[in-house]
Amino acid sequence: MLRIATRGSALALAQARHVATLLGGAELVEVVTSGDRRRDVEDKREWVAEIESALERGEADLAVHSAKDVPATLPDGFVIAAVPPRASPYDALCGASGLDALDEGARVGTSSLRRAAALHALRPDLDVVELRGNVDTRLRKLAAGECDAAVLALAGLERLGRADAAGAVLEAVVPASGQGALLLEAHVEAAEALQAARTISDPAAERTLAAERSLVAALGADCRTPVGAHAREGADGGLGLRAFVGRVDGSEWVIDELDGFDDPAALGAAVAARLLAAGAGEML
Ligand SMILES: NCc1[nH]cc(CCC(=O)O)c1CC(=O)O
Repeated sequence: MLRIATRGSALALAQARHVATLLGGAELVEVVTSGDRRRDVEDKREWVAEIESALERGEADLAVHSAKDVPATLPDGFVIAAVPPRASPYDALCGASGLDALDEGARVGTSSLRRAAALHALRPDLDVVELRGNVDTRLRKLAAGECDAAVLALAGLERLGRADAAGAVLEAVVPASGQGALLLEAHVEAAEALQAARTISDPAAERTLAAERSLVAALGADCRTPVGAHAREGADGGLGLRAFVGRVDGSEWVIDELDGFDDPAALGAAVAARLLAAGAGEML
């Protein structure tokens, strides 16, 4: 039986169980990462490094990550083994039926710079307040009145059976690269795991994720930079990518989009070049 390395949060376990089901059964190996131990995670490596060590030591065969939490380049020796069919990439607004429904100066909770930049760009009057912790903690703080509304990933709410908490889907906010997608990682020599993972990979999810990750890599962005990237496969099979870079205070932003590409990496690089030409470099 394949062994899946996963973080121990409720969301990570739900995702790992989902993948185990897709694979027809797998054993879960829980790994505590430095991201789980710290309050202020500055580097996405903190979510994945200990999990990669477990793969390297042969304690697990596959890792299941939220694609959003995985750095744009994997360390030598590790590969993307699969990207299962993707859930919604969008952010949800909890605690209100839409941004228009929020009072002037309402306190909206998030600790994401991308979400703060987008909220300020759309509604300069909003008071964006720190809201940390896992999904349940953030919903609890919202219910306790620490903020009037909060922005969370719709996919995370759905995976925890809390989609009822979403008052609106924020389609105007460009999602984070990888949001709503799962990324299965393996050691390049784990032939059996790689072969099993292939069977549950979705070509459209692989291609959209590759385009988004290539944009983030080209911009040199990470989780401390306000960058959004959302790729879609058109009906004709062509790939499109929409991306956002903005200042956290909402004073400046650029948003751009290209369609009709065949090669995901070329699409990510092309959109990144346009953003940089429009001044994104100074905002990063
Ligand atoms: N940063 C934490 C994180 N990583 C992945 C998700 C949600 C699931 C997903 O985006 O696939 C979340 C929670 C959130 O952003 O609200």
